[in-house]
Amino acid sequence: MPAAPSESAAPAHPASPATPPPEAVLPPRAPEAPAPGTRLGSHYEHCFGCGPQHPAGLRIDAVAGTGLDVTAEFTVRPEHQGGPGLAHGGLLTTAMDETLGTLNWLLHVPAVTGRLETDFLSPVPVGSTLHLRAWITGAHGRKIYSAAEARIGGPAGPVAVRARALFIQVKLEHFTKHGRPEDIEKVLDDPDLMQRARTFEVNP
Ligand SMILES: CCCCCCCCCCCCCCCC(=O)SCCNC(=O)CCNC(=O)[C@H](O)C(C)(C)COP(=O)(O)OP(=O)(O)OC[C@H]1O[C@@H](n2cnc3c(N)ncnc32)[C@H](O)[C@@H]1OP(=O)(O)O
Repeated sequence: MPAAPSESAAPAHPASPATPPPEAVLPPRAPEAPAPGTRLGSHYEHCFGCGPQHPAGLRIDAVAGTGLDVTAEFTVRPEHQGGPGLAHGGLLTTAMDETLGTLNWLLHVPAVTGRLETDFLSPVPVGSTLHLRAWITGAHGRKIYSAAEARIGGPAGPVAVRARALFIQVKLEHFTKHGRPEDIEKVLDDPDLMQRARTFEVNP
């Protein structure tokens, strides 16, 4: 039986699963992608990240960029505190996740977060407006690699939070199969929401 590899044989800094491997390529912007400058709105009104109906939600409303990128703004409110007067780190990760998730619109496929890595570079006080940007870094098969940053004080301000993500392309059945039935039924009964969901139905 071959010997198990020793600890020292492992690379010192193994590549992150959220970093595109050499075989990944930049996918094309889908022909159906919203035009640059378009507000992408909410994919679901009760979503914590983007839903206008969520009382404590982040209400992120990203704007499509000219390439495989989006921008958004998010102002930290008192209900988002972790330490006194400071944004909760998990909450900031959610803001990154939501912004990264809107990249789905540019590829015109539904995809969910498989892995999300966040670096917190500086504390974010309540009342701060974060200027978020997310972009696709590659794709391979169903795997979509992306990155994001949140700058404080303006779009050219210092980076407060950085993230890298691996999203996995799924079928719409991912949501209908796994979601709580009463919530799914409400979505299926709502023509506006269904129209929004159908925009994704081309792939995979
Ligand atoms: C009618 C209703 C309308 C609804 C309209 C909705 C519209 C659109 C809403 C969008 C909403 C966005 C909101 C914000 C983004 C979230 O927050 S999404 C919520 C958080 N994420 C989740 O809940 C995902 C939970 N995980 C899963 O469901 C499953 O693990 C996944 C991710 C679908 C993958 O499962 P799978 O399809 O069985 O695929 P699997 O073969 O395991 O993995 C595929 C590949 O990815 C790799 N992979 C998977 N996970 C990982 C990982 N964690 N690390 C490394 N590699 C991984 C695998 O190794 C595999 O690689 P290859 O073998 O192809 O090289």
